Amino acid sequence: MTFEATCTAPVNIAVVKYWGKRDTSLILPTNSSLSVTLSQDQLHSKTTIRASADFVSDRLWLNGIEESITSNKRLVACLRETRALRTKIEAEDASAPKLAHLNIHICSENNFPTAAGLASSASGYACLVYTLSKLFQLPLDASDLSIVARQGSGSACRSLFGGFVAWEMGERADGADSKAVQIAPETHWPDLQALICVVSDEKKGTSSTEGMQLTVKTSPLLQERIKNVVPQRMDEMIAAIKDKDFPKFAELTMRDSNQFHAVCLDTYPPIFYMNDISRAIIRIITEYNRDGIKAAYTYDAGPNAVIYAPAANMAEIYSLLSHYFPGAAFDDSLGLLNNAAAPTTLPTNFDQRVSPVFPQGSVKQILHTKADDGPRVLAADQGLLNAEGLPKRLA
Ligand SMILES: Nc1ncnc2c1ncn2[C@@H]1O[C@H](COP(=O)(O)OP(=O)(O)OP(=O)(O)O)[C@@H](O)[C@H]1O
Ligand SMILES: C[C@@](O)(CCOP(=O)(O)OP(=O)(O)O)CC(=O)O
Repeated sequence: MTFEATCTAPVNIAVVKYWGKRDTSLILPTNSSLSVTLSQDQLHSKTTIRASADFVSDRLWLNGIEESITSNKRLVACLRETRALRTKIEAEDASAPKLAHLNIHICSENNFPTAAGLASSASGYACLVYTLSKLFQLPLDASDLSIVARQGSGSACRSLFGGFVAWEMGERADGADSKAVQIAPETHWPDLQALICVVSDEKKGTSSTEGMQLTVKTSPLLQERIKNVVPQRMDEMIAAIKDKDFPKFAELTMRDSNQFHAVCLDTYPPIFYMNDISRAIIRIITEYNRDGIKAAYTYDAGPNAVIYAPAANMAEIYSLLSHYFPGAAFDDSLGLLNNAAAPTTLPTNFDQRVSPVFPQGSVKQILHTKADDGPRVLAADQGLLNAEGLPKRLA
């Protein structure tokens, strides 16, 4: 007996950041957070999971390389939770195929660099849990599944939905109320787009997991953020999204990114995620916004910038970036430039002195994308495993 499912899941980039856990094994956060789900047409994880009586053990291949499952506590937790739910279904319905006890092969690929601060753990664990839910035919909604995905990686819980997604921190010790909810679907604000500036695609120095716990232990500023900043900011951000108020959304996004990096600096010893290029992008966007907010930057646990802006501003922002950071590869799959060259003139009144022009290739790649939908189920012929249950493609 063989059962299989293949799905893709998106990344999400937070505009109110998650940073800090109150329970490190259940992955319960010290504050609520909010993100925008970005299109899987540009960035996604893709996962095939097959259950078969022929398999002698559970196995996992990530980007074509076999990895241990047993040494990955987070993956074990996601498997344990979903198998327990399947076992219950089989106990209650004698006609349900017996899948829960079968070994599984998991094959997953990210179409972008893994562990480089591009939220691969978010799309990766969201995809794992969503694919398991399809394989096991679990009657759970996306919020229920988010509780499982959260145990893989906190930010993964928000990738179970498209559009604008809050992770409600919850209060319970068992985490049953620490889940993602959709604030608005992707269709609510189709005008909101993003440019991802890949400053580095190397594995980062301090992982989010380690970094945030050092912040919890040592940063007094984090306590101020948790108690007096985020609760009100969540309300304001939800209102700005509902009203499609870009200047408000943008200001809150930039303030929250700034504060997240301030708590990293307040960590002892300090953690630096941004570099000179990241800071130059902040100065360029700040100057661009001098007479009214037209774009918002945000940075996660790495130097890469994500710039949110209305569609109409994107060509101008792209031309600014390509002026200061020449040589960045650009994938124009959304047709921003319609294959024409980027405009070479800078916006009128733009004070060019805000930043030097950086050497070729300082920004490696610029990706143009937009808010979009949640996980997708793919057809059987899109699977990543061959007839023997091994990856069709190895690294
Ligand atoms: N497709 C996937 N399937 C399963 N697990 C994955 C997948 N992609 C990534 N992961 C897990 O996530 C880890 C990378 O997470 P990490 O938090 O270090 O980087 P990141 O997600 O790129 O950065 P950040 O979360 O700070 O934006 C990988 O080592 C792997 O364990
Ligand atoms: C800066 C962030 O991207 C931190 C993401 O942290 P992770 O979700 O990667 O951490 P773990 O729960 O330990 O896996 C902000 C955010 O996405 O909200």
